[in-house]
Amino acid sequence: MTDSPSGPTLLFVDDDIDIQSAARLLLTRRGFHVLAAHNAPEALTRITAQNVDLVLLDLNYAPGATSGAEGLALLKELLALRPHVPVIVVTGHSGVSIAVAAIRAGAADFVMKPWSNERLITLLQNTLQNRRGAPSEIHGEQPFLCGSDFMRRLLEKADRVATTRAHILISGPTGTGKSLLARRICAHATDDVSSLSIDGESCEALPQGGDVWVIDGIERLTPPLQRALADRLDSATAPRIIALTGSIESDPTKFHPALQLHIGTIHIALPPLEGREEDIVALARHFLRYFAARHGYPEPALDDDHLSALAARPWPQNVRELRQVMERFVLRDEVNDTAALVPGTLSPGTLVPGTLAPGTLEDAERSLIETTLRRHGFNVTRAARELGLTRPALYRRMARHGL
Ligand SMILES: Nc1ncnc2c1ncn2[C@@H]1O[C@H](COP(=O)(O)OP(=O)(O)OP(=O)(O)O)[C@@H](O)[C@H]1O
Repeated sequence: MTDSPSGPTLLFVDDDIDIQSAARLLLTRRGFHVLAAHNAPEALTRITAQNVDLVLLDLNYAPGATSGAEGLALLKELLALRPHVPVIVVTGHSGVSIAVAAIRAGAADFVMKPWSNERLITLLQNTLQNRRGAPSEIHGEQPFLCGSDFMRRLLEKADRVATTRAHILISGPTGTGKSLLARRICAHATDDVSSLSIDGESCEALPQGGDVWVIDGIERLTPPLQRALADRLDSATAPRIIALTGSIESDPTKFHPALQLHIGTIHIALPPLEGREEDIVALARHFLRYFAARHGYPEPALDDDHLSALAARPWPQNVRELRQVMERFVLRDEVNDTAALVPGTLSPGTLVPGTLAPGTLEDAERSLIETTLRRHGFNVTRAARELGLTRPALYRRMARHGL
């Protein structure tokens, strides 16, 4: 799948296997380390699992597609996830208007198919030299993935409102992706705005600055702070609020009525993972590829038995739990054992001997947090990012586990 890691790493996204092979041959000879993706989900997994310096992006992946719509949508996702990684789009001769749309959307440049090898190499080298800002980080933002029409519609709604100034309330049980969706909304907002993360539980006073406030656990703000926030939202200098809550449906009384009126205008309710078979399959495949690439392990095959086991079991911790199960599935020795995917065998320590302390899910969480913190030299921001948590959420868990 990968060539010897010599020069810069280039991710080439194209569904055409022959073009992939020809490009790999050319680019490897010229010192690039080439990663291949054949469609949008693969590209999103690759760019989040590995360090990528530059993306070469064909714009059509479905058989017969020529509109470039798939590629333009993927371009936006890639730029939201990794704003510092330049993307060069590849178009056919007829695709000048698509190339212009891609440049408008943030592509660094474009190249026409069939390309001249020398011109392509020069373009890649120049683009790498001129790239903006910091290079990509391996543990940067994750894509928000879905496999069902229901979740796709929900994501479309989120993307539509992302570009407005509307306050948004995101609710859902633990691990369903509330924080991830909030970060995606911030990344897709058009303006270059500053955002502040606020932990509802530990917040003692409302901050002064910040264009967007992401409030995790808004129901845990004290009643006086909720009232003060409602008043602030009536003022001319009101920030935009993206509020996350685990419990609005179960206990609406926790919200001050004035605050409810402000932040409840756009409500996105993330459902529990259990029973969402199409989402489970899409997420499982993504996490499998992601962890295989990240740990340098072969990607185990997911057969029908595995998929039925995943679809049938409960997911009390939702996507966070599926992510952990798939990481263990990648790391285990006997990759074909379906038992790894059923809840009875999730007891920590059994799947990856020696890496996790035996005991409850709590023990596993503590161990995971500790290992991640160590790996990042106790840098909480980076550890939180890797674990898919906000910093306040990680601090809360660290306190709970006495770390
Ligand atoms: N749709 C998704 N696609 C990809 N990854 C996801 C998705 N939803 C959740 N995840 C992953 O699952 C984990 C938990 O997500 P997140 O922290 O956003 O959940 P949450 O609802 O905010 O949880 P909590 O309420 O416990 O803070 C993270 O690793 C996140 O990247």
